[in-house]
Parts: sequence; structure tokens; C-alpha cells
Amino acid sequence: MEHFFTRLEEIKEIKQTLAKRDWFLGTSGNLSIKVNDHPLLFLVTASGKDKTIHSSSDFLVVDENEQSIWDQTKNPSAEAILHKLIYKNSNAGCVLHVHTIANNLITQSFPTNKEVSFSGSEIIKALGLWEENAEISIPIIPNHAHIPTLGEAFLPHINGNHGAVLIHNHGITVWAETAFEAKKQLEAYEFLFQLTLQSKPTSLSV
Ligand SMILES: CSC[C@@H](O)[C@@H](O)C(=O)COP(=O)(O)O
Ligand SMILES: [Zn+2]
Repeated sequence: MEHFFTRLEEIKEIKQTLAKRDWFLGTSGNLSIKVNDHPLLFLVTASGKDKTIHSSSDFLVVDENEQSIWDQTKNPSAEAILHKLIYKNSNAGCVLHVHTIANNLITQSFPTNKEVSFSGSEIIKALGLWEENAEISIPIIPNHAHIPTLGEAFLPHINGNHGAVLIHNHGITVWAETAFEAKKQLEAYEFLFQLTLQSKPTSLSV
């Protein structure tokens, strides 16, 4: 139980920090953190809430079928299936999804089902790449309105315990083994998007 409350505090703190940055405009975004491996249980944001307002009912515990195990009065995030797929196919412990102007604009610059690559910035080290001239690539998938179809497009890109997928004209989903790492990586990606959009086009390649 101590483990549960520690995880809850971690994800609440991330929600508060990201809310201060206006990364949950229009009720967008969803966050989760794993609380048990077998059976899979994770805390995930309730669907459709104003995520800049914080209360004790912000998160639900859901199982591997994305069903709330205690509270039936609220629905889990509509995108809980993506979080579930990540937890079932990696050792990730935390998943963060945000819509920002920068991550939307980046997807508009490139075709879907391709990837966008970044290099030449020190912040790439925050993504775990320490070699000189390291390059990081992020896939861009179509924004299927049917969430199981979105899940099918997402699944092939879950290739490790940390990673990221851009959804066209929608947002980014980032995962990592810990909440600290997931937040750090999300911030590094958003830094790269903003840097690229505000720089000359030469730092961007497909
Ligand atoms: C209102 S934003 C669009 C939503 O459908 C979705 O993309 C989102 O990020 C938030 O959905 P939610 O069900 O609150 O987790
Ligand atoms: Zn979304």
C-alpha cells in the first residue's frame, strides 16, 4: 500500500507541474503510472476532466481491460488502451500524453507513418543518447478516432522500456520506467519541437 501511495503522489505531482505549463488545454492529455505488474494495475486520469484542477478523484485504478476496479462513477481516460498496450509490451512504469501547439505543428510538417528525427542538440542526452551527434527519431502515426485502431497503429512502435509516439495533429505519448524519466523525456521532446520550430529548417530531417 505504501508503494501505491508513493506512485499516486508521483503522478499527482507531474499533473500539477504540467498543468502549470498549460499542457492540458481543453481537458486534453492523460497520465498514468503502474502500481502492480501481475495482474497489471495502473492509475490513470479520469476522462474529460479539467486537468488543471486537482482533486482526490483525478485518478482511477484500472486493470488490464482498462476497467476501473473501485470507482464506477467516473470513466478512465478514453486513451487508456494506449497506456495498457505500453505496460503490456514493455517494462514502462509511467505514460504521459499531452497536446501542445509545438507537438501538433511538428506532426503537420511530416507525413504520417514516417518518423521525424532530431540531432545536434545537447538535450538529446536527456533521452539517453550520450554519443556525439546522436540522432533521435519519433514515429508519427495517423490520428484514428477509433481508439482500438489507434492502438493497432501505436503497438508496433512500443520497442523498449522508454519511447515516444507522435499522433498526427493530436499530441505525443511518452513512456519510461519511472515517472521521473517519463517527465524528463517528455520535456526533452517538447524542447526539441520548440527548438526546431523556432530555428532554421536545417535541424530537421525525415
Ligand atoms: C478534449 S481532448 C481530446 C481527447 O479525446 C483526448 O485526445 C485526450 O487527450 C483527453 O482524453 P481523456 O479521455 O480526458 O483522457
Ligand atoms: Zn489526446
